[in-house]
Amino acid sequence: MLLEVNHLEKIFKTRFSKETTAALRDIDFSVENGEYIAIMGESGSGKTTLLNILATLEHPTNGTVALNGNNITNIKANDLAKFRREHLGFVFQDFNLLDTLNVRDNIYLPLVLNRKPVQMMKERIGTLAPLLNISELLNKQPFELSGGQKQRVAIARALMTQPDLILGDEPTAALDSKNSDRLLNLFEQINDEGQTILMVTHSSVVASHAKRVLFIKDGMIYHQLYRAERSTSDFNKEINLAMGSVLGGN
Ligand SMILES: Nc1ncnc2c1ncn2[C@@H]1O[C@H](COP(=O)(O)OP(=O)(O)OP(=O)(O)O)[C@@H](O)[C@H]1O
Repeated sequence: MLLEVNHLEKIFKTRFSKETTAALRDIDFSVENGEYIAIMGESGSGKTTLLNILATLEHPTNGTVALNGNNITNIKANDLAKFRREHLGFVFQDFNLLDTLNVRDNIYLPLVLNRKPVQMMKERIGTLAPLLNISELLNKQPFELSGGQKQRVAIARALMTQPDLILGDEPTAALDSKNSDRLLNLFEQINDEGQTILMVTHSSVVASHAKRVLFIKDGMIYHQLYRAERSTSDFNKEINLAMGSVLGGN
């Protein structure tokens, strides 16, 4: 099993008041290698909190997250950046490209930080740039790119290290519908090539591209659906039905 999440709980406390918020109550699920999972839920349901814990950006109050059998919730602070660089890829809505580096160097960055040989970087970018249709952009600066181009560069960077898991936080939120479709097709393509992906979204259209959807409400997983052989539009309808019955408040 690639990822095992057990009894995850996250209680936020404000320092100066006794008020607490249970963002996650008891989350259990596991992810096999090669899966493509969307986590759906309404605003405030705990999606970002869950993703941040999986990304080791936040500590759970209770529970464990194991990646390849190793508990990642107790990695020492000094080792976290290295762990993330070696095992995780991030595709978040703000692209986090460094404006002082050109596109090529932005993409090389994780491998440079991991002290990988230049030859390896060249080979990897040689595979990824055509796949992501960014070969013509490598010498440009990030500010010269459109939103969709920036997002594709960010994906190339996330894929450079061949991470165990790609984590996405509303990866299409900043894109128009054409670029959003392209990104979703690309995710399906890299998943077909074996890349495991987990993303959070509030959009049923986005979720309908995944192979499995987990529904979260009030910090708990309520329901899940497998896409199986369904088209994205049929799966979208089913997700909406499930949201109506499972997530609907009436
Ligand atoms: N740092 C924090 N301190 C206190 N409460 C927090 C903190 N972060 C999140 N929360 C609370 O935890 C709950 C879950 O928030 P979270 O951001 O995980 O939801 P979400 O499903 O990602 O929402 P959205 O779709 O609006 O981004 C909310 O009630 C939120 O107010």
